[in-house]
Amino acid sequence: MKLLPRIEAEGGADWLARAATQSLIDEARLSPKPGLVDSRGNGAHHDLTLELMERSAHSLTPTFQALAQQSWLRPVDVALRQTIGRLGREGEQQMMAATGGVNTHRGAIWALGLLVSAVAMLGGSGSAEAITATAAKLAQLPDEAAPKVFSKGLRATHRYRVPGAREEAQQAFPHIMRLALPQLQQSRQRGGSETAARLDALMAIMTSLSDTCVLSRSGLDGLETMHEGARNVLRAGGVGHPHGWQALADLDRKMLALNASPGGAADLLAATLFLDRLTTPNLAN
Ligand SMILES: CC(C)(COP(=O)(O)OP(=O)(O)OC[C@H]1O[C@@H](n2cnc3c(N)ncnc32)[C@H](O[C@H]2O[C@H](COP(=O)(O)OP(=O)(O)OP(=O)(O)O)[C@@H](O)[C@H]2O)[C@@H]1O)[C@@H](O)C(=O)NCCC(=O)NCCS
Ligand SMILES: Nc1ncnc2[nH]cnc12
Repeated sequence: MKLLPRIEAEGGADWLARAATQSLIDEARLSPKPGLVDSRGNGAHHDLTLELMERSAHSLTPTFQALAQQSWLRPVDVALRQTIGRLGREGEQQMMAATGGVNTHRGAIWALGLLVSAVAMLGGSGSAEAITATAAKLAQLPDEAAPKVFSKGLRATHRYRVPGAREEAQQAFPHIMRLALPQLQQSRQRGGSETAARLDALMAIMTSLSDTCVLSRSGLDGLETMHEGARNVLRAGGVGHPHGWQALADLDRKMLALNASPGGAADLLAATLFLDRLTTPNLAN
């Protein structure tokens, strides 16, 4: 029997919020990730730990829930964009309160927040294409209430004339749709472990993302090292292949030496795992 929209919204919003949080936790625990926090340690970060990343992920569940509730079956318009912007900024404050002022998940709140809203706008279902296209429409709308901050990300996109987190969403998440999700499927079909498939999906994102975290920390040298190193892993047959595993270890060493950390790629991996979860719901528990 079909539930009334209000009841669907409440149950659906709760499910979506838990799925988004779990995707953040799965990303954080996945190991070994070059330069990033993982189950082994802090990567290139002095102010982050796995425990902090997990605390941050849990602090965001109410934000994801509110985003889903407010977006349920709503059309794309400026009023919804402003609501989403306000809830996203409140989420950033929740994250900062939970982490004692450390930025753990700003980019993830943006990407996952838009995707959670988009699924809710579609009534709790939809293909990955429909969800990312809807999220892109939201991201393209102006949010007049947004404070005019010249962030690290904006500074990097201007200095190096590359797209950043904003453009990734406005273009319907090409690094998820064209690279990460297909790679995840392909590596799973090859029959390796789920960990290897997820690391391969991260590598696929890292082959081409202009990650403003990497650019801010280590400039074009860092970005080129990341692109080339991730390509080497995939060319060698992926993380599940001994040569791919070796290439991953090389990339990890190089990223650490450059103090480079692909935080943007990590956020997009979490968003990939979220979209993947929508098609395999038993993973969300
Ligand atoms: C649109 C916003 C995302 C703001 O973007 P902007 O580029 O202006 O601002 P930043 O503050 O720099 O945040 C962007 C974060 O996005 C991630 N990212 C980077 N490159 C890309 C990319 N090409 N595609 C997608 N995503 C990308 C990345 O997030 C991760 O890194 C964070 C850590 O970064 P940082 O603080 O620089 O940390 P460190 O290097 O460790 O610093 P130091 O130790 O050196 O000091 C971490 O949070 C990861 O998540 C970028 O940081 C958006 O925030 C916005 O406009 N929000 C307004 C609210 C809104 O409208 N929300 C709607 C949806 S809820
Ligand atoms: N695992 C991770 N390590 C460092 N920064 C991140 N931002 C998002 N996920 C991250």
